[in-house]
Amino acid sequence: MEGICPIDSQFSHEISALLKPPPAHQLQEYFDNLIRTRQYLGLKVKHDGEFGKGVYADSDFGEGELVLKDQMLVGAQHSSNKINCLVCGFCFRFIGSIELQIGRRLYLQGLGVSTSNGCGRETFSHNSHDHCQVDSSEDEDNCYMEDHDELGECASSSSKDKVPLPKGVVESLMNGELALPYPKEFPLPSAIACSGGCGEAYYCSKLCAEADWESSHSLLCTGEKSESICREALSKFIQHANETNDIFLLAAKVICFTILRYKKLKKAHLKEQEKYTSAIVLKNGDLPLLLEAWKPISMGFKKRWWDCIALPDDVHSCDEAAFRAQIKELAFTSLKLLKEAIFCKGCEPLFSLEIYGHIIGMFELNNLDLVVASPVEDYFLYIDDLPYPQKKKAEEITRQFLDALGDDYSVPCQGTAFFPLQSCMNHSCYPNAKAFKREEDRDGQATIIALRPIFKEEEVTISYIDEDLPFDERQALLADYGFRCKCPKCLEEEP
Ligand SMILES: C[S@@+](CC[C@H](N)C(=O)[O-])C[C@H]1O[C@@H](n2cnc3c(N)ncnc32)[C@H](O)[C@@H]1O
Repeated sequence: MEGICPIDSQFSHEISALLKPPPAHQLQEYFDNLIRTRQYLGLKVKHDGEFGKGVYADSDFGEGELVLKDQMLVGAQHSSNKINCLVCGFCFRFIGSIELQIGRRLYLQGLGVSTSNGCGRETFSHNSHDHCQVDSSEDEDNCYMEDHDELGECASSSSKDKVPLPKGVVESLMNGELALPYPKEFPLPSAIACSGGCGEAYYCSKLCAEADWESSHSLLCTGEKSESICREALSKFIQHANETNDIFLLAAKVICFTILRYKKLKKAHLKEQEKYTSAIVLKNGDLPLLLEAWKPISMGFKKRWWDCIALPDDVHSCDEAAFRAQIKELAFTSLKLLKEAIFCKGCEPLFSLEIYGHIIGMFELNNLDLVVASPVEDYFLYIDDLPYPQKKKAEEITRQFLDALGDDYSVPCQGTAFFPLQSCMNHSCYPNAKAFKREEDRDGQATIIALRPIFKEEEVTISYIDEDLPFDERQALLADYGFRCKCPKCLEEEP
């Protein structure tokens, strides 16, 4: 298996430079700047801790107080979840209208598109490591916990018991001809189609559409305005990711993000050169520009995907080497398709298997589940809570849609995302903070809340696992993250 990607040997020097952990002063400067510009008040990143870098309180936080709302560097909705939820392709807010959300979901169900809620693990899933952003549910083991009891008598239908509706009714709901009662209680931003013409990405605003285009979508758009070098190859890459593991789509976003930043830097550099007759020639060719473009990614803790992925329960330890080789092969197939679609000469080292493996490994070790609660669930709960005559009247219209949706009525937006600051938070089995979506958190940002008072200079810790598990089970789960926990709780419980 060694040496399957020629770029790896050709660019070994550049790859080492890209994967070298940034020096402490650069790291400090980067995070100080991030915290300042994004106004992440009361926090700082320090690198002198026992476990590499960590996030520390720079002021006191009270119990239940918001510690951080972190904007993702890259994120993606799970492919299977796209059927259930129409969300902004950049900030992951629900868009359109309640009617469009329900109508579209039923329409796609009617076409026979799979409506798995994304909990099902795909082949070689990366999700085993994603930390959960739990919503108001009490059960932290289950990121997708849905509290059906709240809906009282409405929560009657299981997925199998869905009552299909005539196509005409579904279409009229989807195209706005049929209005549901009380839609004004749940206003959603209009869906703005991607200007590249792919018909796949939609946004909540022009701002989000432009930001996504500039960040990565200009290269990943399959529409006619795409800047991809081969749209056919791009479609094949996307299809392969959808069929195997949609984490490849997120890795592609990282590569596109870096290429687009590199191109911007290169343009600015050439402009500078034109201004001065004595042209500044960069040492090491374009590597300094590529390193600068890659900087936000260089800050993330990384290992190779096929080395750090947890062995699935159904793979015997004697098959471990074969399993890891298979993962590597799968990543290489994906990379070859991506290279055909978006290759950029100045960024050639990014198309090495070593870099691709480390990007996906970074997600494996750091990513947080992306969960945004559904306004469709809120809508049916609202109808269920109406006083008597209004409820009966509303249900004469809404009941058929709830029955047609079955259990899927409450499926939230689900995906995975890498957050620059949250990903610096170390683990503790006695954490003082947790990822927790409050009622008002309706987009894809990571929300970290204090579990108890956190004092200035204290490290902010979260739990990567269910911290209520017995000691041995916790250690086994944390071994998948490559460490043995030495938090105060573990030291006390260690036999
Ligand atoms: C999400 S990163 C956290 C930031 C990381 N410390 C860094 O330097 O980028 C997770 C990694 O940090 C280290 N880590 C986090 N919590 C730890 C703990 N309680 N004990 C030992 N190592 C820990 C492990 O190497 C783990 O794989």
